[in-house]
Amino acid sequence: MEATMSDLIMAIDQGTTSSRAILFNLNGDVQFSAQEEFRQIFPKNGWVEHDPEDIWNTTLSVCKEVLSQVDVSRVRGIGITNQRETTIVWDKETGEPVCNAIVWQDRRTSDFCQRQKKDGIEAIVTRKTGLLMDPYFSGSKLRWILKHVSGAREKAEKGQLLFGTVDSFLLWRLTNGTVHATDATNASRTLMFNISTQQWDPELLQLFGVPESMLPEVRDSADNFGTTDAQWFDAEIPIAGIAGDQHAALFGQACFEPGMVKSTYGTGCFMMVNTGDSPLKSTNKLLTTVGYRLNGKTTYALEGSIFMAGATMQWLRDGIGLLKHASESSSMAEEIGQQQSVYLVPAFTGLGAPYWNPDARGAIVGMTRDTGPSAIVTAGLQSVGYQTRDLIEAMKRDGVPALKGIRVDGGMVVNDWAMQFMSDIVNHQVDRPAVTETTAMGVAFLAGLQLGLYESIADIQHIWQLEKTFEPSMSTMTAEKLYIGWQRAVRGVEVVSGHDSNR
Ligand SMILES: Nc1ncnc2c1ncn2[C@@H]1O[C@H](COP(=O)(O)OP(=O)(O)O)[C@@H](O)[C@H]1O
Ligand SMILES: O=P(O)(O)OC[C@H](O)CO
Repeated sequence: MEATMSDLIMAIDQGTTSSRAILFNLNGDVQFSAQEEFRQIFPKNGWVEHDPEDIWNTTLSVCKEVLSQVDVSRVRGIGITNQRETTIVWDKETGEPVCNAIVWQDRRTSDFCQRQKKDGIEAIVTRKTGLLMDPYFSGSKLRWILKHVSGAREKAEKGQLLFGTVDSFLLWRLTNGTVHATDATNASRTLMFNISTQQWDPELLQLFGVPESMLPEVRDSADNFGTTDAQWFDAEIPIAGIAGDQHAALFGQACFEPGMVKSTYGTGCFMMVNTGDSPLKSTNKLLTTVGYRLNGKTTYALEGSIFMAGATMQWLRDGIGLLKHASESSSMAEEIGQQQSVYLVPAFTGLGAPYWNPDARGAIVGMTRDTGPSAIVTAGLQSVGYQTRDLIEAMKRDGVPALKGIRVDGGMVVNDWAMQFMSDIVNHQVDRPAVTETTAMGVAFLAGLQLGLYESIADIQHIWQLEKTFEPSMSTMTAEKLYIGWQRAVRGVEVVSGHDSNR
């Protein structure tokens, strides 16, 4: 397809709290965007659900809104990126979901996962999928639906039900029930996909009691996923790229070489490092995952997730009222400086990588009589740097090829103080790109590649532009002293929780 100056690509970014559509030109500039939040449903302690119709309606609505701004014939293709792991089951004939989507944050299958750990099954699961036996991933959520939704198992056995992560569900609806597919990155988060063979794994399907007929076909991240049914946008637009949101961000940050890292700081933090063409097994509780798959060739990545990044600032603002806007945190931190003794361990919902301690709870330690709001807010910003260092240390211990700086994105990276502290404590360069909509941009690039609007990933490498670099300037001795204080604070939290994460 010949590329022209007026060409546009629409990225659908279906996230945990909102659905967004963004129109990009081929230079990666945002032309129009629209966003709609939707309902979070908490039926019981630890349960988190979305109504799939809310996901669909908000997605459709934001797409229509941006498309109304342009001549639709300029939109050459669509890419879909999405909250990962969230599990939907729907009827093949009617397209009706059998129950609400079980969201990645939902912990209802903890007991099942714990039992598998005890029975020693986790080692097999980790070897095949690169993941952990944890309720976070789709497998145990799908098992739960088949077990608890009335009639679901019988229908599934008869081939009447389909499973999908959010990308698959949207694809099915957009193509009016003609395409049931996903991409390798989304498949790699289900606990049912063997990342070495790139196939659904019969042994894992048996473990979760899942009939193979329910599963979507797994395609490349840049692939032909069909076209939108004309009833939605008055046009049959090719859907040419799909990737889970963190994987799309890796692509949008042009992390195409082993050792290149992207780290996204929104509510939580998701860090991913490109590890090249063979899966690197973590011995430090990082996840091995598919970075992206192009022309049948898989590029692997290691991932570490932190549950609380920007959310710590939200707690400081809304939970205990120490500031009115997250942006006030920079001046409060300027006042306190980097070398303070207060540590905030934001283990409000447990600790993620590399600890994976669900029982840990938050703490503020090291306070003195003169500790005030600014010191605690500063400790909140610093906790993000310290947790990033935890992930980087784990990646190094896992033998990741030489790290080549950290490319950051997400709502929190506007905070220069936090970015400088991160660079200092991690002792690595931190690069902030000009366009921080990297998730949506990544999937737009994938679609553009498939459509021939870009010749190769080299084109994309040239589009990525740096806005600001943060260089480490703290002495190594000071950084080490501060980091040791953090490790002690985390240790304290772990001891209190009575759960040894075996770090
Ligand atoms: N100046 C700032 N300093 C620190 N944190 C900030 C700042 N501005 C926004 N944030 C944090 O960034 C987060 C929003 O980022 P965003 O990428 O939109 O999150 P998500 O996509 O997870 O909803 C919020 O948690 C907010 O507290
Ligand atoms: O929708 P986000 O940005 O919160 O991302 C969610 C992740 O994909 C969950 O693994």
